[in-house]
Amino acid sequence: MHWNRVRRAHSLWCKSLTNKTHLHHPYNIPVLHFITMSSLEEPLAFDKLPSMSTIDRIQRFSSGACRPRDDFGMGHRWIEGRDCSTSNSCNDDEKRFGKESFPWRRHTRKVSEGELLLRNFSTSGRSSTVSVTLRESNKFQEHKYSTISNENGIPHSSNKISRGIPKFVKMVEVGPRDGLQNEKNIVPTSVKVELIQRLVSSGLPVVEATSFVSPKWVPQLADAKDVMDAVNTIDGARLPVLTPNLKGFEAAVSAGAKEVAIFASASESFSLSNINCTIEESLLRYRAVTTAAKEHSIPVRGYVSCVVGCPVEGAVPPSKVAYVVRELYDMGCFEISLGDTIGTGTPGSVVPMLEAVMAVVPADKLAVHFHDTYGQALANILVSLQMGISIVDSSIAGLGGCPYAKGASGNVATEDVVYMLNGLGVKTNVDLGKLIAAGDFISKHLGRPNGSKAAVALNRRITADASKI
Ligand SMILES: CC(C)(COP(=O)([O-])OP(=O)([O-])OC[C@H]1O[C@@H](n2cnc3c(N)ncnc32)[C@H](O)[C@@H]1OP(=O)([O-])[O-])[C@@H](O)C(=O)NCCC(=O)NCCSC(=O)C[C@@](C)(O)CC(=O)[O-]
Repeated sequence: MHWNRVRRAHSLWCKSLTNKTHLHHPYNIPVLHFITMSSLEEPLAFDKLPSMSTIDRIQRFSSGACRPRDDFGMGHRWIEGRDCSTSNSCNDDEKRFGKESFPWRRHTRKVSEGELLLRNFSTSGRSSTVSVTLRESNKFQEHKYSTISNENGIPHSSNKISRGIPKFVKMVEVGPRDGLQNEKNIVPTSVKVELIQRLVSSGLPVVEATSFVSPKWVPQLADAKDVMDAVNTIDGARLPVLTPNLKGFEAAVSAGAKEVAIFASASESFSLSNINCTIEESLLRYRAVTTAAKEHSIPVRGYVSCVVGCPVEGAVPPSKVAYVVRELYDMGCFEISLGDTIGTGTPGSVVPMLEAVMAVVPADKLAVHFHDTYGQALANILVSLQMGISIVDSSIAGLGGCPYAKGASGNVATEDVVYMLNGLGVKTNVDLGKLIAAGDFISKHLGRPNGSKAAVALNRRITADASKI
């Protein structure tokens, strides 16, 4: 029985390797740039990147304003029962949802190759020698960039590098879920709740609170209902939760969740490891969830994992990512987050992936979700912003990883992203000081240094100043 499961995972993996040569996704939209990597250890050379003018072209092409969504024949997204954009402007929805069957099948969770692959590499060091105050983070960029003020009075860089970068970025905090799901020791519910409260009060507009997944697979989040009971009254932010199937969705709604997220993968092997089913089986499950969510007027966010690399299969073709993203979009996800689950992506692999995805779904419906295993997350975020992405997932203090991608480190630290965006004059409405306090709170509880370089550097300076008093 066990051997059969292993054989099935292996044959799916082989099939997906064969499929890697496809340059067109099922909607016959050509992938503009398809760059292969010989292995995950060989990042692409910078000369393989499309020129800035290509990026500019993509951005113009993909901005919601430039290209009506109906051009894609994808119908309308919805949120709270209405058509929705990421900025939450909504119209009536006419999307139809299909009826589904549930051909559940059991599969092996095969992560050993991934463990092997990642064990060979050490993650980037977390120490920092940079020392500037919060005020200095803005002053510093004034020296480096010629800046202009946007309509909100925020300095906004106007040079070549920052051309096209959005003036406002929506930060989606995933630490309480993506971060804490991977902790060895189970964090008490009261600490999770205080962390969520602190994150919301720092101004983050979205804080992913927990997951309604099987407690056998992810015991760290077995207290999902208790967390929701405690945070349901918090105002000022949306608090989505992960739901892997209808059972999870129903439990989430009963616990008071007002927004959910579904999570598919662009890699067959990772889908099997993570949610115990193939990609197509997962899409069936998720159609059932989005149908039920529509009935409850619950907005659904979509995730796609392994958008550039898989711990088992290696490089993932952009066309495969575009296919899954479009499936999630078509079933009604108001926003789709592109996850570099193991953090192997570089701008060299992220750009062609985004090109392929932005050819099928408008840029303003996409978020990026970078793990920082190879220290590439900020570079990948910057290039994504340059291509017109304006929603960034991150994790307080760089918490996290994925239980089914052993060795992958946490998401990019929220503090580091906000620090970079402040430096670029991009508005987030997030208070960096409060964010750092939240990161210190959870790091202290976990008994380890804050994983944000910006937080460590800023804390060091504050401590040094205090010692002079
Ligand atoms: C998907 C399943 C449930 C399938 O798990 P399964 O074992 O195939 O499910 P099943 O339908 O055969 O059910 C097995 C048992 O689980 C129960 N069950 C079934 N569903 C639920 C549920 N929702 N909540 C609670 N219990 C549930 C079900 O009732 C049954 O209980 P039993 O009869 O044995 O007592 C399982 O594999 C699972 O929970 N996986 C979760 C994996 C996970 O959370 N991974 C981390 C999140 S993804 C991620 O981090 C990536 C992301 C999003 O951050 C982006 C990125 O970085 O790329």
